[in-house]
Amino acid sequence: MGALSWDDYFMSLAFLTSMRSKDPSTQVGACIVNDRNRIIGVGYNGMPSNCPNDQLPWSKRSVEGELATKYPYVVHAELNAVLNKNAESCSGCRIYSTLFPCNECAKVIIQAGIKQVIFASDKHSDRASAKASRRLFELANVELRQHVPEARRGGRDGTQWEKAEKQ
Ligand SMILES: O=c1[nH]c(=O)n([C@H]2C[C@H](O)[C@@H](COP(=O)(O)O)O2)cc1CO
Ligand SMILES: [Zn+2]
Repeated sequence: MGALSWDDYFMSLAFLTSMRSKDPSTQVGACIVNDRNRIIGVGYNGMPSNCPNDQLPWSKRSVEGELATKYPYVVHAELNAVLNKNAESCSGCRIYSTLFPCNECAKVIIQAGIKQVIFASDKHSDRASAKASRRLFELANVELRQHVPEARRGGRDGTQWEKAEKQ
């Protein structure tokens, strides 16, 4: 078996990072890489630091309304990856994300100077947030590419991607 490609390696790292997430329905991981293939930052979706996790909800919906769901509180994986960066800047970098970024993450990605987005799952493509983010990326000339694991081209066991697509 040959060496892992950079794309498979960084997307695998994004999946590994996603496994730190406590979201019971969608674990997301992201990894920012520079043009020398050095890792600049990683992140996953989680509640903000210093907020006791057991005091915030993980539900998708609630009879009590939106404030009783995770959506107003959770920090997205891509935002965490940018905030956690260990380099001066993300300018000219690419980001690997296990899920296509929403519009709020698209704004952060564009403002951080990231030039390429490589994603695995596109399961929320029908949501307005995904449509808005496509529009922003197009206008800002950020390149989008869905990751096709080497396994799909024959060879490796790509079970983690199959799992992500089913999520
Ligand atoms: O860009 C993203 N990055 C990210 O981390 N997420 C997180 C927020 C939520 O915890 C989860 C989405 O939840 P759900 O699929 O249950 O609606 O994924 C969601 C998006 C966009 O959908
Ligand atoms: Zn987002």
